[in-house]
Amino acid sequence: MSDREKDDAEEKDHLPKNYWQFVTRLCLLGAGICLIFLVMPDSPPIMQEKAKAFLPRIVGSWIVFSALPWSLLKLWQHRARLLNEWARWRAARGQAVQPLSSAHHYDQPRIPGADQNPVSDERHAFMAAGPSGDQLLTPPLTVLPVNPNPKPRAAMTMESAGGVISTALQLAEFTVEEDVSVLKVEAGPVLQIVSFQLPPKVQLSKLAAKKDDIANHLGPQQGFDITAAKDFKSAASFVIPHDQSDRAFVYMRDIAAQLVAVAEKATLPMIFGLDIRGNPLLFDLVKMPHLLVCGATGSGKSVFVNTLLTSMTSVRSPAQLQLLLIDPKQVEFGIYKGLPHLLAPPVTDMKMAVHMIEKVIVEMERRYGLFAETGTRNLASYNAKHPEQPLPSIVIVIDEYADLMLVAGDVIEDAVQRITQMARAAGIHLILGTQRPSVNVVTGTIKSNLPSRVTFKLPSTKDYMTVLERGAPKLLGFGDGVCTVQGGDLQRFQSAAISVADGEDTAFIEQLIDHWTRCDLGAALVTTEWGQEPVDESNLNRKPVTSEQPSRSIESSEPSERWTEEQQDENEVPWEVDDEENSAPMNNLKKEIPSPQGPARDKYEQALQIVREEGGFKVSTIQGKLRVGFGEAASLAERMMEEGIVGPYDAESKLRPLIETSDLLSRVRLHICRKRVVRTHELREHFSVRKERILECLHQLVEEGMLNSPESARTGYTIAWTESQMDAYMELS
Ligand SMILES: Nc1ncnc2c1ncn2[C@@H]1O[C@H](COP(=O)(O)OP(=O)(O)OP(=O)(O)O)[C@@H](O)[C@H]1O
Repeated sequence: MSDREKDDAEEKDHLPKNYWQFVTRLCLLGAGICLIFLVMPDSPPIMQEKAKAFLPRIVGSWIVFSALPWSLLKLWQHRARLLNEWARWRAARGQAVQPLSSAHHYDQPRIPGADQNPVSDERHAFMAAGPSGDQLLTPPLTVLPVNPNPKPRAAMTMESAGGVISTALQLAEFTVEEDVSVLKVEAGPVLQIVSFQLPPKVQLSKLAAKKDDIANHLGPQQGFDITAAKDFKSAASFVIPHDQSDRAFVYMRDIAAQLVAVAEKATLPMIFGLDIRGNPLLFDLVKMPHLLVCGATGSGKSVFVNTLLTSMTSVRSPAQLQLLLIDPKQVEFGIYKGLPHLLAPPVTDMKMAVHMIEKVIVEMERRYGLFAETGTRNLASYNAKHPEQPLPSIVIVIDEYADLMLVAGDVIEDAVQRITQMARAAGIHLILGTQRPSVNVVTGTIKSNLPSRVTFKLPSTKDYMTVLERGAPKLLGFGDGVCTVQGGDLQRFQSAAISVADGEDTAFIEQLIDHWTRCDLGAALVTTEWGQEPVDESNLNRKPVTSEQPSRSIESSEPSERWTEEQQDENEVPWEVDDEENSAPMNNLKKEIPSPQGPARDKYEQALQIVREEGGFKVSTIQGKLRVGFGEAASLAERMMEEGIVGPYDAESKLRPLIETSDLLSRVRLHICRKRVVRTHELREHFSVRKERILECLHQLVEEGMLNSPESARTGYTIAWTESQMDAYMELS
């Protein structure tokens, strides 16, 4: 710095920097002059008089114009900190700060013996009902596995938390002059939350922008988050995962007592898990009223969906709740086979799934008809008016929704749109699961119709954006999830599991099935207004039967006999009832549903004509041109698929393309060249056409010399072409 610059800087130092300094300096000057006149022995008496009179006025002016407003201003600037200190002091003395009310999840019911005051202990706010709530449990919840590890092993001390935050702020390049004031450290099962006063000039948005840098510094890159602090003003919270070995499990049993309490007021109560502070998180599906569940493989999605299903079916009888489980992976829902709540055995065939969804739509329309006839507005008012024949809620759960989109994207998107827009009043709800939340799967239609969403760990930030339409923390996996209800605030939670020990979840589900198939329904846990009536046992006699098989009542058969895999073939007529007289309106569904062969011949011919003109089948086009309802259009599509006239849904062209015979033949030829094997059933599934059409093509290929006819009924077709012939064909194609 040059001498000149130094002089300038010194000169600037002498000038008042603000209003307060200016007033103070002016007053000091005045007071100094007065004092000089007062203390100087030879000063004129008149000046001494004036100085005596002016000195108190100068001091008074300084107080009024500078000291007082400055103090008030400082108090105002630090009000949040002072209030927070006050809240801390009160919390430390055991007077709980009122938690912010949540519009969506249920208040914690009081559990005898459980800690009801989540902020009374600053270091450890984790709450688990544990065995202390067990006396409130009702069967089958009493047989839920007990959590071996219900509490996290460690949480930071206030001192270490202070150190972490100071370092993080330095790292984020904030200049902090004072010590950071840590307001609270809370521990949930998997995460700990350190709330601290934001130092002056540190803004939450700027701090949050440095989240990734801070996370890298703290070590656990996954799962770290920065949020506004709950209950405190001008404060932020760091959400820091516990070390892996310190994390607790969350079991359904820990929250089962709350489920029982919530079931008093909710129609379809579901346990989600514990929020990040360890408070139970439960929702009513009816309020959501549909749910999208996303999560990469291994993220905890299946465990969560099982928790939802077992929560609802533990407190709702089969007469109150009916489930349609669609399981393209064929591994997730098999364990529920035999549960009396099921409308049909878990559906693994996608064509069957489409058919079943269409049936639910028909049921929805039937319900709307019933409401109109009876002057009721929705399921609750209908059931209140007709307690003798209540209608159950229906929940459709699709485990891998993307697989269904591949087979029947148009039908499914249309169906989802219709169900989500109309089904709330009819008591029909959707839970859609997917591992692949790409924009092709979580389409605009899905997003606008399913504002309630849950996501577990996803591969990329882009995926979180697709699902939640906003930024989210990078989740840890193992049931670490985020949810939004009706598009509201994001809420992070740890999903509850039935058990993480091998086989315990299956054992519980078996006991759940056993409970409902054997229980005296009069004594079942029935809590909704329509459920208070003893349940008509004939509802339980509903089961799928094949056209060849005589009806059997559920009591007279072993669970394994009741619903077998073979019953899930094309002849199966689900929801058939034993006794029409005893059946509830729901059980008449079959009569209302048009048979797959149902549409009139001329409609079918007209539809064929349109399909040929358009080059494929599009549900909305058929609906518009033929003036038919959704159900009928879907039946036409299904029939055309079965007859091999149109292929599976093509997401790009948004229709089911027309398959000409020659086209099918060349596609079968190419498929055989690729696979180097001929399997009739695989070809049938791959092309989604009737067996006869595949056999026709194979016969044609025998004539062409590509295949050899089967030598006997037990052996299949074999390939006559050489490897090089097949390679050449593939190259040409
Ligand atoms: N809530 C939870 N608490 C503790 N561990 C969990 C939880 N949820 C899941 N896990 C663990 O993560 C593993 C994978 O979970 P899950 O099978 O639900 O994954 P997924 O997302 O459904 O994967 P996939 O789609 O491949 O089946 C489980 O075996 C379990 O060990």
